[in-house]
Amino acid sequence: MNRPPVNSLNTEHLEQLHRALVRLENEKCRGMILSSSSPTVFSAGLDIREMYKPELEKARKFWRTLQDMWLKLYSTPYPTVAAIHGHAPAGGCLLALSCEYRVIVPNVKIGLNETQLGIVAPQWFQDCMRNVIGERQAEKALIAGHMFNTEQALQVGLVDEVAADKAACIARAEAFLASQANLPLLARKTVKLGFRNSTLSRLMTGREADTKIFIEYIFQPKVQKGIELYLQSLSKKSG
Ligand SMILES: CC/C=C\C/C=C\CCC/C=C/CC(=O)SCCNC(=O)CCNC(=O)[C@H](O)C(C)(C)COP(=O)(O)OP(=O)(O)OC[C@H]1O[C@@H](n2cnc3c(N)ncnc32)[C@H](O)[C@@H]1OP(=O)(O)O
Repeated sequence: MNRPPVNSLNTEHLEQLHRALVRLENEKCRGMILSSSSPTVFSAGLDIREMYKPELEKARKFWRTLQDMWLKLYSTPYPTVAAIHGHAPAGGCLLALSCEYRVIVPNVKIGLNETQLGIVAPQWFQDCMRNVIGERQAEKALIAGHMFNTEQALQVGLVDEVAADKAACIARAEAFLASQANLPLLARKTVKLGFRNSTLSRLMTGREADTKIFIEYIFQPKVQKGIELYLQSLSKKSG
């Protein structure tokens, strides 16, 4: 990902990610490392400006593009690793959770923090967390909007490994891909999809309902007010 300053996910960036995933699949890619050009941020999650006073059709397109990108990422036939050498809140955490393996560096915060922002992580975000860390830990983390530090993320199983820095992180991600290289492709892909199918189907069969929930939620005046205040707090911080 290379969308400075924080790889926030707007419609255009989501479309680029989606196109890249389609291309990799068409080219029979043998593995992907999802990484960031930023030295300190993996991805800041959804671009909050896409949810602030949007036009209805633009908001619908934004959400459908996010769904498209995620459905592709979660179901890739090739192995995927997230090299998390920077913070990964909310949608950034979703990207990492959607890969098959996660390597993280020290001093990083990662989690589905939506509750803390007064918004709600959609069901499929929650499913991804549950599938990685289990029901009990996911429920606790989601209710609190907990951001895990590196050590906590490793302990709870949100990530698989800690590496010292970006170079080591990429090297460990490559080692994971190498460990998968000799597995029969069809068997590997079939098992992966078997594990992920119910999560994928839940969104695929409820896409329109999920979009409706998003639209009805963000168009509420009190949610708009919350987003406005949050945007102000973010820009004051950097100002
Ligand atoms: C019943 C209802 C059910 C369902 C409801 C349905 C849907 C609701 C939608 C729910 C889904 C939400 C998923 C999300 O992903 S929401 C986004 C959450 N993301 C965050 O909270 C991250 C916020 N950012 C940060 O914490 C920090 O920026 C970060 C740690 C990533 C990096 O810190 P750093 O100090 O390096 O940078 P900053 O100075 O903070 O930021 C630099 C500039 O970037 C802007 N910025 C940061 N994050 C975002 C963002 N997510 N979107 C847009 N812009 C962002 C920030 O404002 C700075 O901008 P300038 O002031 O420099 O212009």
